[in-house]
Amino acid sequence: MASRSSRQSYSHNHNNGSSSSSSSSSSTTTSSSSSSAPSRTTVGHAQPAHNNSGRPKPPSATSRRSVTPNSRTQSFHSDQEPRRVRVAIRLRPRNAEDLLLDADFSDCVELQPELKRLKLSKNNWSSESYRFDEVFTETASQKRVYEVVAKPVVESVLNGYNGTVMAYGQTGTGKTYTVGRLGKEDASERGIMVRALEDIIASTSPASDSVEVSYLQLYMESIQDLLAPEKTNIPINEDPKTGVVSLPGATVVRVQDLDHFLQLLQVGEANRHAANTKMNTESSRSHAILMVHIRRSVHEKGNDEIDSQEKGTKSDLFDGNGIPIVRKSKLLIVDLAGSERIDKSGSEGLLLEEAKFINLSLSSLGKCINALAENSSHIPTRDSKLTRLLRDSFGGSARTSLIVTIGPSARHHAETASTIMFGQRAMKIVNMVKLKEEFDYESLSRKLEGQVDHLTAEIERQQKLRDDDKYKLEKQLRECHDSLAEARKVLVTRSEFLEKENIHLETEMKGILNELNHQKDLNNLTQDKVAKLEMSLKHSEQHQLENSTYQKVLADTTQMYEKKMAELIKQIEDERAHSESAEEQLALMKKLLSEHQKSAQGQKEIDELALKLQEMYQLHENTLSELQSLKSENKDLLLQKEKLNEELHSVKQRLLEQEKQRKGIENELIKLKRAVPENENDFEDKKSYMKEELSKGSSEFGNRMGSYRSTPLRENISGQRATIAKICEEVGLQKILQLLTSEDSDVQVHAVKVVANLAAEDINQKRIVEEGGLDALLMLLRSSENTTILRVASGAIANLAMNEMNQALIMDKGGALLLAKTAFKTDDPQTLRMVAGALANLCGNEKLLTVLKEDGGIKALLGMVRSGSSDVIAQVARGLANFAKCESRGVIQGHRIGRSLLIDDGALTWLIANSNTNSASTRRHVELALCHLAQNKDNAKDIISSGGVKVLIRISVESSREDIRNLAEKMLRLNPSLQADMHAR
Ligand SMILES: Nc1ncnc2c1ncn2[C@@H]1O[C@H](COP(=O)(O)OP(=O)(O)OP(=O)(O)O)[C@@H](O)[C@H]1O
Repeated sequence: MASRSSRQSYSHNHNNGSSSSSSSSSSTTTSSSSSSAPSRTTVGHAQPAHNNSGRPKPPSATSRRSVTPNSRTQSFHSDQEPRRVRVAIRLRPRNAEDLLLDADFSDCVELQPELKRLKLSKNNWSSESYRFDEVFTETASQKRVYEVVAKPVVESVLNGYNGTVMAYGQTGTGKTYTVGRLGKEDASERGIMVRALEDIIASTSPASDSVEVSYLQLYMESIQDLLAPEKTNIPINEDPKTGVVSLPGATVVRVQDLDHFLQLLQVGEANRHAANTKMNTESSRSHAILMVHIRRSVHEKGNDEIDSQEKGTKSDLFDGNGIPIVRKSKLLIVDLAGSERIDKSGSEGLLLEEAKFINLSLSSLGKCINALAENSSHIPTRDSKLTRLLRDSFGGSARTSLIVTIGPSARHHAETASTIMFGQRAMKIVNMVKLKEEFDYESLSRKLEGQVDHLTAEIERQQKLRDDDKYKLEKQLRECHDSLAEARKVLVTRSEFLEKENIHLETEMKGILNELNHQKDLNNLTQDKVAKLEMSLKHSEQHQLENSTYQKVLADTTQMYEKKMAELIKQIEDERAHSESAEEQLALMKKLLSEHQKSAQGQKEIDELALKLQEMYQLHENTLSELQSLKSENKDLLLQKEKLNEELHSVKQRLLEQEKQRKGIENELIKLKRAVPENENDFEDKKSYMKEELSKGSSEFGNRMGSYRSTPLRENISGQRATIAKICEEVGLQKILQLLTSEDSDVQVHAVKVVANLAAEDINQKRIVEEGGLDALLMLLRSSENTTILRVASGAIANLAMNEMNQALIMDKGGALLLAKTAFKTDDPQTLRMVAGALANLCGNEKLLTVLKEDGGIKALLGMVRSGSSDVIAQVARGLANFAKCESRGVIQGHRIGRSLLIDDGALTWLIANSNTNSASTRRHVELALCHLAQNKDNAKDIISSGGVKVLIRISVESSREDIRNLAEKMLRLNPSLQADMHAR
């Protein structure tokens, strides 16, 4: 519920250009429909953009500050339009009790879904019509109800707005069915809670979003946790600054998936059942509340949105990634306790106490709704825990849908009417929704820490890789060194060997040369020895060549290894430099992180200062507004005082007049007493005096009747009845009844209208009958020729005939005979409708059937169809259906035998001829009448001969009502003669 100051703030904001989209209309009409737009009321949001003085408020001191007016607020502006509370009505199908107890089959409601209208009938001659945002018939599916009523709210919650879906209605009309049904066996049966979570889970990501639920019940002003039933009397916390309502003591569970949520709901349901069993009560006696908290990461603020001061550092840091933003929203799904009246439920003891608490919470909800709908300056949210709990979810900054459930039975007319009025008032409430978006510093910090951890691990990994590489390179280097030393060693050994060989060869050569010289000298050394020596020389040269090639290879290898070593050494030095720069970068990042944390801390301090400033500012504003309201209260008080003085004066005047009247009546009484034993002349005098008095009274009625007739009808049904009740109180019922015998037909007309209006209220009927009203009305039927008098008197008798106790009396006094005569003596369709309605009501009493037929009631009913009026024909069909049902009940219970009394009078033929009529109401009654006639085996012959079997087969397939289809099918199946005829076809 929105607070007073926030509403004023919104009005200012709204007047300054917010566009409006509300276009509802609701209306009430009597007899004929009309419509008019309801007074539009705007209420405030919990975080108004302006204060009472119209100046802009300082920015909120929470982290929400970052949604700057220049960027974000403007883009959400179109979302901040006022939204009216949407109200849908859902009619529950007839249950076994309705079918058993509603003998006349008349429903008190008629739906016109295509017009989004509902017609509520009080009796045969008056109905009121109301318009809703949606009207669901008894065949509406759970899916459609969810999609029309709750899905838009769920979508809005997913976009960051708070939302509420609430079910209101009398016990047993389908609130829990609509809201809390689990649909374990059949998913199409799932109610709003399950479907809402299904959509929420599908639209959120477990990685970045969170969905948490609490499930509670409010019983006798104590909040109990349905997920941890040991927690009772949980306190409600209302944040004085933000207006946000929370329950810090309640269990909050993070939902993983739909199965998990279904388990939670089942646990809640079991705990609710256990708690209620322990308290010896029923589910309908507590309010069940499901709270869903959604936290969504929507997107990240881009670099261009980061202010320039931050940009230099952060742009490097995030490399294009922005600051995360979260939207927090709350969805409330409420299954309210039954709204029946204490007096009617006849509760005692604990049940009475429960009923009082339910009454307290629902009536305080009703008061808040009235206050919000009337744009009152004070919303009494503190009167009950229910309204405190709903403070930020209904009529405030939340999007709200209300589903109003009703039953069809006329027995609960009063509760249904008050439920409908509750819905009508709620339709006038307009909410101002508000987006709650915050920078997610927590997740930013988490993200940065994650990045640092990741980088640190990466650097460590690279360091390790580098260490491994270094180790490998060093090993290779060592191996190179070893190979080189080995090669050098081999080279030295080889060189030494070659040198030795050289020396040896040189020595040998020298010896050979010497020998040659010696041989030359000797002149003839053999050719073979010379060639051998030459070969030896060649071989030695070859060795020398090889030796020099090998020395070159060794030099190349050495050079290559030295080059490779130089490269490895350079690589090691590069890695070292790289590692040093990575360490420097890590140090820089750590520094930046600590700077960022410091700056977040600084921001927090600024926020706190801003908060304090805002508090002081608010205090100042509050003092000003209190001063203002004190002044205006003072002014109001003065005005009230003046008004009271005037009223006091007029009350005194009225008292004087009443005193005068009282004295006159007392005198009259004394005269009357004297008149009783006296002679005929005295009696005549007395009578004429009374007539005079009553005619005075009647002109007074005339004036009053005229005055209320001139006011718009749709506003004044109850006002009219109140006026009539007042007249009755002031003038006395006796006097009004005496006026029915007036010789002045105008006086009679006024009087009979007053009596008919009184007879429309259950509480007056007994008194009217006891004080002779029934006799007087029957007398009018007998003697009057005036069409208006006949019509209104018949209507009054029809109302009295709704009551079982009066039905026998009416019959005893010859009422049926008189109604039958009236039916034949007039052709006025309105009069015929009333007469038919009265006879139809009498047809619903099993004990009276025979007399009713003997007095010509059935013939009269059938005779009235000559008028051709669909309303008259509908009443005729209703009467025949009542009659047939009572007969079939008698047959089942064994105290009625023989064919139906209806058949002789031609009713069966008429029913068969009209079984295909276009009027839905007439057709339904005709179908029911035929089904009940088929229940009696003694009627089978007549049904078969008049072609009724074919009609029954058609009803069993085509009737618009499932229960009638089943009944027809059952009758055909259980009645062997009908069966045989059916198979013979
Ligand atoms: N639209 C519907 N279609 C079929 N059955 C329904 C429908 N609405 C209600 N019912 C049935 O009517 C019965 C009463 O419904 P439900 O318990 O939902 O009423 P309620 O208003 O929540 O009552 P209470 O206030 O006592 O908790 C249940 O058996 C339910 O299955």
